[in-house]
Amino acid sequence: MKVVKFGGSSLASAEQIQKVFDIIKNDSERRIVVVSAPGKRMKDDVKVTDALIAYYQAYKHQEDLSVHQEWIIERYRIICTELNLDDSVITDIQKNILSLALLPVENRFTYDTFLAAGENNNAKLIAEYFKVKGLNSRYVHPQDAGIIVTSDPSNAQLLKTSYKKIKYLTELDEILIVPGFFGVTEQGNVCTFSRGGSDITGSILAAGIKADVYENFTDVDGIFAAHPGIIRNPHAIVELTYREMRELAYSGFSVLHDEALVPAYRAHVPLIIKNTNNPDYPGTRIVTKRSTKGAPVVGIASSSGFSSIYINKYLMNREVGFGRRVLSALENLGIRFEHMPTGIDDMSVIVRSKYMNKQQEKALIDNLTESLHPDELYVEHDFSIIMLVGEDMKEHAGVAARASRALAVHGISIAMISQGASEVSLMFIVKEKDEKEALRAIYDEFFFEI
Ligand SMILES: Nc1ncnc2c1ncn2[C@@H]1O[C@H](COP(=O)(O)OP(=O)(O)O)[C@@H](O)[C@H]1O
Ligand SMILES: N[C@@H](CC(=O)OP(=O)(O)O)C(=O)O
Repeated sequence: MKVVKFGGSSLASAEQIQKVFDIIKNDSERRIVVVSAPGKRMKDDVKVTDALIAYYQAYKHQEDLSVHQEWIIERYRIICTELNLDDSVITDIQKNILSLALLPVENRFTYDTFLAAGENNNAKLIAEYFKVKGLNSRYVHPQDAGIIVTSDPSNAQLLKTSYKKIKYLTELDEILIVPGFFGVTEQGNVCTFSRGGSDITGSILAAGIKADVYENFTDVDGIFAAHPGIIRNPHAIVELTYREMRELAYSGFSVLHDEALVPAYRAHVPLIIKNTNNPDYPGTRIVTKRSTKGAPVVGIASSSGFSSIYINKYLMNREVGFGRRVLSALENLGIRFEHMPTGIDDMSVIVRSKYMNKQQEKALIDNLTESLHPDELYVEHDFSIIMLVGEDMKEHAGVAARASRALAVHGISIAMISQGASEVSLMFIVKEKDEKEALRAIYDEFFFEI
C-alpha cells in the first residue's frame, strides 16, 4: 500500500487535479492521498494558504474582509467549474470560508483554523471529484485519521499514541483523501504543523500504516544537486540517504519539509520524490542506506537569514563553564541556536535572524557582557550558509580545500567553516550578498564534468 502526497503546485488548477486523478487511478496501491491547499499556478500567483493568512490579518485588525473572502472563494470556484462539480461543492466551501470570520479572534487556535481551511476544503473538493469520476473515494478529516497533535499553534508535533489509531486506515476500502498540514489536539482544536507541513502529514500516515512507499509528488522531476532556481539544469539525484536529505532540507532544499523525514525513516518506509507533470519518471529515492558508493558531495544547499554572535576572550579555553554561560543566556531569552563554530579564544553562535528580535539581541549582549567580561562581543547579520552534503565525504580527502579554493577564485570571503563529527556535511558561512555566486562556484567545482 502506498501513501501519496500532492503539494500545492500539483493542485493549483483543475488541469493539475485531473493529472492527480490519473496518477491515483493508474496504480491501485495508491490508497491514501494527502493533499495540500491550491498552490501557485504561475510564478507570481498567490498560494491559498498565503491568502488565508492575509484574510486572518484583516479579520484580526478589523479591516474589510470581502476582498480576501472573494479572492479565496473564487480560487476554488474556478477549479469547481472547470471540473464540472455540482454547485453544492462550492456552496459548502463558500460557507466554510465565510464562517472563519465568526471564530473568536483571541483564541490561540483561530489562526491555525484559518490556515487549515486551505487543505480541508481542497480535500473535500478532490474527494468529490474522484467520486464523480467513478473512484471509490472518501474524505477523511485528520481527527478521524488519528492525527492527534500537541497544543503548539503553527508548530504542532504528533503525539506518539496517534500511531495506534492511524493503523485502522488500512481496513477502509475506499481511496482516502486526507487534508495535509494539520492535526487536532486532544481538546479538539485544529493545530497546524509549520509551513510546508503537508509533507509531514504524508510521512506520519506512511509510518502509521507501514506503507510500502511514501510518494511525494511535486513540480520537479526529483531532487537536484542544487536549487534549480539558482543553478541552471542541475544534476538530478537518483538516490539519497535520509541523513543526506535531512541536512539538505534543513539548509534550503525546500522541496521537502525537514520534519517530514523522521516518521518515514523510523518506520523504514522509503520515500520517493516524483513529478505530477511527469509521473513515469522514476524520481529521487530517499533510503536508509545507498546501494552504491557515491561521490564526495551529493548535493549543495544554501539558505539565508542567519546572524552571528561573536565572542572573543583571551584564554577562553581555560575558563570552565564559558560555553554553558553562553548557551544559558540564549536559553533564558528563548533564542534557539543553529551552529557554534569555535576557535581557541573565540566562538560564534549562529542563530536564525527571525528567531532573535531587536530586544532579545540587546538583552543578550547585556547579559553576556555581564557574565563573561569578553574582550570583544558583537552581533552581525545577513549571513548565508552553504552546505555541502554527502555520506561518502569522509572517504575523500580535500573536499574543504576544493570548496575553499573555488570560493577564493571567485573572490568570495569565507566568514566561518564548520563540520559536524558525522562528516555528512560541511558548512561555509558567507555574507548573504555572496550566497548565489558561492553556490555556483562550489557547484561547478564538484559537478561540472558530471
Ligand atoms: N534541490 C532541489 N531540487 C528540487 N527542487 C528544489 C530544490 N531546492 C529547492 N527546490 C524547489 O522546491 C520546489 C518544490 O517544492 P514545493 O514548492 O514545496 O512544492 P509543492 O507545491 O509540491 O509542495 C521546486 O519547484 C523547486 O523550485
Ligand atoms: N499549504 C501549506 C502546507 C503545505 O505543505 O503546502 P505545500 O505542499 O504547497 O508546500 C503551506 O503553504 O505551508
